[in-house]
Amino acid sequence: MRHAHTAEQVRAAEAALIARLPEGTLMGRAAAGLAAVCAGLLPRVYGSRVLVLAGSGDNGGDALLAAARLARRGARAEALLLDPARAHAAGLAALLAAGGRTTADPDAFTRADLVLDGIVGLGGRGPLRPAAAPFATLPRRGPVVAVDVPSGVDPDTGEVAGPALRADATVCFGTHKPGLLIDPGARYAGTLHLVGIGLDLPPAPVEALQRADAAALLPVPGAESDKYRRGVVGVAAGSARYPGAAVLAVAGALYGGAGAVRYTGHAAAEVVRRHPEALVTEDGPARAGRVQAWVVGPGGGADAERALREALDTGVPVLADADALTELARLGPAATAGRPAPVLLTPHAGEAARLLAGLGEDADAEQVAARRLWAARRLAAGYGATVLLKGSTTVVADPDGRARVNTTGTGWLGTAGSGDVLAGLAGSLLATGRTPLDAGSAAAHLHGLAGREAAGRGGPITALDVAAGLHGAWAGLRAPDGDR
Ligand SMILES: NC(=O)C1=CN([C@@H]2O[C@H](COP(=O)(O)OP(=O)(O)OC[C@H]3O[C@@H](n4cnc5c(N)ncnc54)[C@H](O)[C@@H]3O)[C@@H](O)[C@H]2O)[C@@H](O)CC1
Ligand SMILES: Nc1ncnc2c1ncn2[C@@H]1O[C@H](COP(=O)(O)OP(=O)(O)O)[C@@H](O)[C@H]1O
Ligand SMILES: [K+]
Repeated sequence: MRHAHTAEQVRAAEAALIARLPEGTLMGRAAAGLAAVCAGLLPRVYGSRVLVLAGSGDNGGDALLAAARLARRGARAEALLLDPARAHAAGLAALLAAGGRTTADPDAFTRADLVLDGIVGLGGRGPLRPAAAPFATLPRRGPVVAVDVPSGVDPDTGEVAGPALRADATVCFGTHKPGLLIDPGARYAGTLHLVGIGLDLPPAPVEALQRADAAALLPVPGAESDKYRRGVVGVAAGSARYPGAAVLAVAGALYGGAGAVRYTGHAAAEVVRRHPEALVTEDGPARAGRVQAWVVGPGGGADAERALREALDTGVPVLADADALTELARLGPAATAGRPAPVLLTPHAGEAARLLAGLGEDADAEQVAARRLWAARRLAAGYGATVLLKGSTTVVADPDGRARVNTTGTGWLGTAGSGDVLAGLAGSLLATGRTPLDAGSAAAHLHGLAGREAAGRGGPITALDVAAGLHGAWAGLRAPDGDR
């Protein structure tokens, strides 16, 4: 599992450690790890031009100390101090003692073989200040390495309020920060390198499943399993107008681990033609027979209102997507908050904006995409439901604020109907008894792998390609390390 902690949590852990260690120990550890990553990015350290953009805080101190280490190995290290009067004294002294220099020439940025972004780290708030902002757009020759966080990215949320420095690599200390994992911030971070500095941290509020974590969440049938014991997932989707969404949601559900898929809706003929293994009825969730979880909404059109109402009246977990979310936004949070069985909502940014309006929050789809963690958490708390917010970084948030971010996927997944496949898949995992957080995050992980697999080295994919890739994605996750 990749763990991400807030600046406040890191600072508290740091304070506890600093009290026990000789002065400068932690920064020394951070700088040593940082210098090692930089050395690995340079063809050779000796003679390379290294530029430090140094802000006035400890982030600048880390960068200066790392540059001093590189200077001792023969690098031509220069520091551009953004606020010379408040530069980190010990860091600057170390750099000068190692033969480094200061410069005020902004062209040094373009000449450098490697730039260390030590403008601002955990202390950063808001867009880069005027002295630092121009570096966001200047041409560069070598890689930019962000110290702890790319400057201009909010460490706790990944929000980017204005100019920010795009890094090729980020070296973060002690733990990941949510802003490194969540777009738009994640797009500024490049490759992530974690340097341990010995912090004793509390449970992480934000996590990202790695391969083994996702694999551990997938159900495995036991010797005694049969189709009912494995779980039956109900899918109330599609309509005379949108039969395709039903076919796609059932396709996802068939590969989510449930033992059977029960379909109800007005696309039964299309569903059976494509998926003869589905059990179909037109009766609606209230009379469709026993299931362990309901998926309602994809392509549901006008039928979604009744399907949502009936599904919420059952005692089993409900996943609401697409038209069921539009309906829920109209009904408001009273429809889900306090329901004894769990609810999983799977909005894209536009649907999230509608749901937020139901909570009195005014944010359009673009603002949701810019504030993904906030939007997912606000919806989860407001609707008393787990929320899987789709998009370039899918975020799954529980009502208690705990969140998981997805690291698989490809932009090619932004294709009509791929969300329907995801809804079926996640609902199927719910029916096998996973919690909504586990079902949602495992589904997003598998869906992203299947999308990547389908896209191969790059090229358009269809939602059915994604569904077709799910078996391989699942089997690949289950395979012992090295099989893929
Ligand atoms: N807290 C920890 O556990 C550790 C922290 N370390 C380093 O210390 C950093 C945090 O240091 P500080 O608390 O001194 O804070 P920072 O160095 O992140 O920033 C503080 C300074 O940046 C200025 N600033 C804030 N927002 C800005 C913006 N948008 N544009 C330009 N300037 C801005 C502030 O006025 C302040 O002077 C971490 O990111 C990390 O690099 C490491 O040395 C080791 C451990
Ligand atoms: N830029 C992107 N990068 C990765 N995944 C994306 C991106 N854009 C969309 N997706 C994924 O594609 C799927 C699209 O779902 P959705 O918006 O509901 O489409 P539809 O309603 O047509 O099925 C979601 O799983 C979403 O996370
Ligand atoms: K930085």
